[in-house]
Amino acid sequence: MAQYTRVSGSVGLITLQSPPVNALSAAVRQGIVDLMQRALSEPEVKSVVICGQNGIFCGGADIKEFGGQMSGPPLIPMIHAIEAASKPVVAAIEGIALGGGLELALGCHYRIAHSKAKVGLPEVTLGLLPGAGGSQRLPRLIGVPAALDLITTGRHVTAAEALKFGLVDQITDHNTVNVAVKFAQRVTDQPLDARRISTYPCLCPPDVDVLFEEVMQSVRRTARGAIAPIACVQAVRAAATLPYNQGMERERELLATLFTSGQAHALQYFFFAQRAVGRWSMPSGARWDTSKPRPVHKAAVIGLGTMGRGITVALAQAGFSVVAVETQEKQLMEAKQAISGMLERGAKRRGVAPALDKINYGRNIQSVADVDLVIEAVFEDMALKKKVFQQLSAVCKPSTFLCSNTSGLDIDQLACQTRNPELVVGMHFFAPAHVMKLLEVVYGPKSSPLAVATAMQLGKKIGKVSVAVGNCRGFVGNRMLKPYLEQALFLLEEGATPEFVDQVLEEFGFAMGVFRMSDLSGLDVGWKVRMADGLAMPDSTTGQPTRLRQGRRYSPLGDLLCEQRRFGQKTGRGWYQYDKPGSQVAKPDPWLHRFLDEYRARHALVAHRIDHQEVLERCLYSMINEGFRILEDGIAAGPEDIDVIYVFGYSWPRHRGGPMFYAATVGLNKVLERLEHYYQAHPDVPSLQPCPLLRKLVASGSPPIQKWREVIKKVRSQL
Ligand SMILES: CC/C=C\CC(=O)SCCNC(=O)CCNC(=O)[C@H](O)C(C)(C)COP(=O)(O)OP(=O)(O)OC[C@H]1O[C@@H](n2cnc3c(N)ncnc32)[C@H](O)[C@@H]1OP(=O)(O)O
Repeated sequence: MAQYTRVSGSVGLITLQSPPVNALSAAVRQGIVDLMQRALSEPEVKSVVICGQNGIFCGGADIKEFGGQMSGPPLIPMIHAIEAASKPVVAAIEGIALGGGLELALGCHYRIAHSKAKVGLPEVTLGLLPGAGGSQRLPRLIGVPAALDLITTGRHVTAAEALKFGLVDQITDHNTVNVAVKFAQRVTDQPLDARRISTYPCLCPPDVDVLFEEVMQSVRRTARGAIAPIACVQAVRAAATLPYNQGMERERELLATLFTSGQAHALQYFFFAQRAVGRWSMPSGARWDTSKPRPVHKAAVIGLGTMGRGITVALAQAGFSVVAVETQEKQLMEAKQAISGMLERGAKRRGVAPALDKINYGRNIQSVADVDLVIEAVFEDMALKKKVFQQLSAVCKPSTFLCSNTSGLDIDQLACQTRNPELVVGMHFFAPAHVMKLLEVVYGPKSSPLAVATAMQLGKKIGKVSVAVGNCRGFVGNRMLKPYLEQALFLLEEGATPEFVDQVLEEFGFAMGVFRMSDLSGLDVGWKVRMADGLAMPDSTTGQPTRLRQGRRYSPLGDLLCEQRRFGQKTGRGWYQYDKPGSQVAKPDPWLHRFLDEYRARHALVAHRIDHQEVLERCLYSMINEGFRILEDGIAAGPEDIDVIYVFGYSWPRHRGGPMFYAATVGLNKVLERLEHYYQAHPDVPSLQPCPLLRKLVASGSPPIQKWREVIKKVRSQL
């Protein structure tokens, strides 16, 4: 919908009205077409201003319409008609002009933006390209290199940056619509030919072929298999090398391919999944919209190792007062220096003052007495964490929320150490904690909706995508990682190499294969956990490493590497070799290949040829199977929660939507059939046994992922 008013006698004001972001739905497009005709036909009207209601210009095409039959006037002719208008049309940009919204503004003859507005062409993040003329007009307006940057990254730019690019004509701190109306009155008699961007030549640097070659190579490297960034480069190249009409034809062809692609569906699903996780619920029925958070003004972080430092930085940067506690003097000094460095570097990047004065350091836990919320980030050891929680419970105000940055320990056991277990939740950050977007907010059986709501809100305030999950070993992310890692080790035992397994996973789109990732995280971390669990030790009768634990297949390969002090990058040796400790360049290690050969010989294992399909199916389907168990157990409320966790926390390729969306794309019956096949071949690997929920979904005709929650509800109600 759109509204028409006449202002100052001679300006026709068209206001887009489609909350929450004035997306270009069929009704809005129809409104613009009708009201432009009206403005052009009224003789008193000399110029037109287009704006959006509630301080938002336009969030682009209505993404919800993409899945269905498109109706209403198409965008391209609508924008052409605006550009061809005989009266000046001015876009008054407040809030945002994104995607089709910016393309609409590019069709206008002038653009006035509020100083706080942001603009961009984020279509690439939805698996598309700016297909309403944006890929052809933007390079003509701001030049090829800047247009390539904006279109291939989809980044939002500030009004100030947009002005520098020449993307907007003026910025203002005042009422943008009023300024645009006055501007429109001033330009009433100006000729319009020079304002129609589609008529501009596309100014290219002299070495345009080299530029496109370099950009294409860099985009291919970072795209990890995504096709939209590549199509974006091709579309801009068309703008640089073809007349406008032919460029538009190329834009149309490229968009048609993207529009129906599985990647676009995955990315659009993921757009809504990110928003769905904010609407959290707990098995008790408590929900995001009925649970009010309590404001947090002052927070504390206990333990200033790698995680504690990152969490402190994230809190301080978001404006929280932080009490940062580290009991060891030497570590406190090191942490202070490291945190100050991180804050200074971050502030320099963002052009702001570093938030150094937000932090008070101390060695004494008593100094957290008056804070509203504590995040404990001491070493991952239950006995130590229990002690810290007992101390916190004695020291803090009774209303203080006590949170643990554990990556998988039982929240309930920690809650039991405190006076107010209902105020205890897990806040599982991912390293580096000031950079990684994901936060798992873990509720135990005693956690109150108030505590969950407060942790979720805190997560949002520090810029995290927060997902509420139930309490179990490893929560969602690390619980699903376990079968994935386990399969990777079994594949080595059966004949694969770390290089091959990693290559397959990286070709699938992971930023790093499982072995390179393990080398980066440090192999000793999991080893300590396995030792505490009584797994990483020789068989008590033979003294030999065992391949069977509690009746299940177990691979001691990782333990054997750790016994050799091969802890990964930090020791210069792990699944790969590195030039020196701390180096990041992984090289295949002949020692490891010999070690694997000897290991197989010792255990009478016959290496067989393992292909791409087997690596992918065994690693991914076992992980997905665990995802179904997590849904069945009610640890995650829906598949979106799992998918968001995997994309933001575990580098799952976003253009594949997340593991549960991927399973739906492959076909649930195929996933089930392959799991059955592998389980038959490996009956001592329970993680390959298909989960009953997966069977139920297949028996229900494999409904679309948006309908899984209904089946899950039924399955849970039968338990
Ligand atoms: C033919 C090709 C031509 C054009 C292609 C396009 O234009 S594609 C669309 C390009 N636009 C975008 O990618 C913008 C997407 N939206 C956003 O980035 C953010 O939503 C935005 C606008 C920056 C606002 O962020 P904020 O954090 O303030 O709110 P939130 O993200 O929670 O969104 C609020 C609700 O609005 C819904 N929504 C946002 N954008 C769109 C959209 N373009 N179409 C439909 N719906 C949109 C969003 O889903 C939220 O609703 P909810 O019910 O809460 O899920």
